[in-house]
Amino acid sequence: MTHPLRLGIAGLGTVGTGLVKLVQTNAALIEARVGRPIEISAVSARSRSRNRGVDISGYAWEDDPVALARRDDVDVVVELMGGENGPAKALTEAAIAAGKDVVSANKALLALHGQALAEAAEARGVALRFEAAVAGGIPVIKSLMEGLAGNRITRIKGVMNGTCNYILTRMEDAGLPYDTVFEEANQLGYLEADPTLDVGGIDAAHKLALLAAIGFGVQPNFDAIELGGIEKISIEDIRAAADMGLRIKLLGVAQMTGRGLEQSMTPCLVPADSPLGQLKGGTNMVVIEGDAVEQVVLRGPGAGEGPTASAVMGDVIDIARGLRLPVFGQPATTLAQPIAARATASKPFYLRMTLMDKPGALAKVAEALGLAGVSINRMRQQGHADTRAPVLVITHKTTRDAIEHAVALSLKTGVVVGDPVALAIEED
Ligand SMILES: NC(=O)C1=CN([C@@H]2O[C@H](COP(=O)(O)OP(=O)(O)OC[C@H]3O[C@@H](n4cnc5c(N)ncnc54)[C@H](O)[C@@H]3O)[C@@H](O)[C@H]2O)C=CC1
Ligand SMILES: N[C@@H](CC=O)C(=O)O
Ligand code: NA
Repeated sequence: MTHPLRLGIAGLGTVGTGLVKLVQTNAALIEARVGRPIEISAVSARSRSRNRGVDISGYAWEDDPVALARRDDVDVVVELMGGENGPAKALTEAAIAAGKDVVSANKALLALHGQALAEAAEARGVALRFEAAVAGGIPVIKSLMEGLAGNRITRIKGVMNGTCNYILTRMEDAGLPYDTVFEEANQLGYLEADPTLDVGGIDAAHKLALLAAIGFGVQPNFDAIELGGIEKISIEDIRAAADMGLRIKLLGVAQMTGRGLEQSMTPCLVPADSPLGQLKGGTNMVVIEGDAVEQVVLRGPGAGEGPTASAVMGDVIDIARGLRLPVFGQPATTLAQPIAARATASKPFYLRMTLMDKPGALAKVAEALGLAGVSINRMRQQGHADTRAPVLVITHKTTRDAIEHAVALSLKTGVVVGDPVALAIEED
């Protein structure tokens, strides 16, 4: 019999349990496709006795996940613990040093330490694969690294955090408050162990950094990404957007401009009838544009047990088949340093401010916008019952710098109450 590929799995939570189930359920068909069995030798997690709904009694147990890297009966270390440092990093480094291939779902680790890990893996001649880390079950990394490898990539954009998309669409559809919807997302297994990674846009920005590295041949650089979360988005914003035929999405954009690679992950307004506007629930969508292919739209589940395990398994199968690719699609030592270029593209903006309801307040804000060079397209003061007046402004095309200057000047007028919300409107 052909020798099996033996996995050591660290982390038996949502994704780890999904992987065990997939290995057990689809063993025969995977062996038929790959030409050799894929087996689990050893596992590690915080609790050995927790009921996970899968039988792990046939696998060796390690209390210390890093010990998986030292086991002779492990060919591929699968890191499904999460965390940008700690045992996830120690295990990945130990596995590479021990000459073992690594499959990871850990976008935080890869976005922050991916360059060093890639250089180490390539120097040691081992694989470091991470399809599950970006847009869960969507084979987006495989598409970029293989199917689209002949293109000069011009833009990558998309919705890459299922939790945020779930929260935003469910708030709109059910008219439910943020907290209720947040808890639903938790029950569905979408949330990171630290949910601020999700709602703060950080998780999605980790993913964008990885896609940008592959698409644009740069070192992954999370710090170069202009970042914004959905925490300040209220049901009023969602309703106001809907009134204008728009929807709010946490949207990532990476594009090459004359000033270099610009990357942003911020809540934006998109046309409600566009593919991105139509995206519901925990689903992700990545739009890739290249000079030859023009545009490819990938849509699918970005999180959850089965979809994420599917992506992990795809990487494991590539390793079993002997496919060897540079970690980010070209040798890590040849990746360029990305410049932290602030997005300069001109776009219309949506601005919501709450003003003190007194004579001249609206005029003061209009003047502040004018002083910042921001031209108003539409302005509407909403009906209100108390001394605060919500005001919505749609601007003509302008830059984020100008909008931030306008907001700062507005705050100085003394008539603005609370935090204004400024969202770019992405028209194409
Ligand atoms: N849940 C999802 O849908 C997705 C998760 N991911 C990523 O996959 C990885 C795993 O995520 P989940 O399965 O959701 O996490 P989880 O929290 O459900 O499970 C984590 C597992 O790792 C173990 N673990 C954590 N820290 C440990 C430590 N210090 N020592 C030993 N064991 C430890 C836990 O006991 C648990 O079994 C993370 O990197 C996450 O970002 C990626 C895509 C989707
Ligand atoms: N928390 C993440 C899980 C997958 O990466 C998300 O909501 O998308
Ligand atoms: Na993926």
